[in-house]
Amino acid sequence: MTTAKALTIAGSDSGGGAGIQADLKTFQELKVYGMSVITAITAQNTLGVDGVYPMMLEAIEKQLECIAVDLQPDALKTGMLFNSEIIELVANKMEQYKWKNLVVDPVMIAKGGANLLQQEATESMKRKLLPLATVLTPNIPEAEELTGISIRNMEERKEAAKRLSAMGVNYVIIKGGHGDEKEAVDLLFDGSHFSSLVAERIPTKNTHGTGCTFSAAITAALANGYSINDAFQLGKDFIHQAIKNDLHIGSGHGPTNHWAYQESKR
Ligand SMILES: Nc1ncnc2c1ncn2[C@@H]1O[C@H](COP(=O)(O)OP(=O)(O)O)[C@@H](O)[C@H]1O
Ligand SMILES: Cc1ncc(COP(=O)(O)OP(=O)(O)O)c(N)n1
Repeated sequence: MTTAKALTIAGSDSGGGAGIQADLKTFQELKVYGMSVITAITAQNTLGVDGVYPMMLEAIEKQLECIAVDLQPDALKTGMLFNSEIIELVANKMEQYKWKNLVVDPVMIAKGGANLLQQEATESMKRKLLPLATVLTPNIPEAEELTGISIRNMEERKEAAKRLSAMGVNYVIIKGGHGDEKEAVDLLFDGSHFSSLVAERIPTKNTHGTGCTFSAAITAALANGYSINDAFQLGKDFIHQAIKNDLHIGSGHGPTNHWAYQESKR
């Protein structure tokens, strides 16, 4: 039996609900061997982000090299990349190593308002990273920032997806957590067709790390050889269970429950 391997290139969340920690928990739950390249340390809990400490480029490069010489990932994702130097380094290494199945979660601003990507870095993300992405998973504010469109309805969401696709992404998933519909609607565009997954919107404040967890589940599914449609469905089912069965940890926006999806199967 071969074991699928997935890599996350992202920031560390000391509170354990988002970033590298959410990604590795998700990979583990989906029976994928998880590896990490840490781009930044955040001092963070359910109340918010208290400090951001980007890693030296040399340290990021060394982590990437160590993975490349020994541990070829079957799929990988990016999360918090913080600045344009880190984005460019990661994109150059991706090209050098010819890694496939890249999921880009264009993390920009944490729920509490902290900047996880410097404003000037949006251009590098568009120019260097998006053309390498198999799947891009922006939330609505991120899709607005990347396209310059203001998204108030489904038509504008579709227009944003088309523009992101034109930047060289194979599959765009605009997540609906920030939408104003009664349901949480996630929209997939494959370059010619739209499809969407709809789930009950769960009334909870415990949604810290939803985007990281959703994109990590998609990455794990791709590492396991799933089609995009099946990976999208797994991501949606995984995050839905994780939000629905929240853990009530911390006194602010608590994390999701990464073991709920597997428990729902028993
Ligand atoms: N309250 C909720 N109920 C159900 N699903 C949700 C809820 N909030 C977010 N989701 C889902 O979680 C995933 C992440 O969405 P979103 O919150 O938009 O991302 P981000 O954390 O990047 O802002 C999507 O699949 C979205 O539909
Ligand atoms: C280290 C780190 N990375 C990413 C995020 C943002 O995660 P996300 O899933 O978008 O969750 P919220 O910020 O919306 O809770 C983060 N907070 N920290």
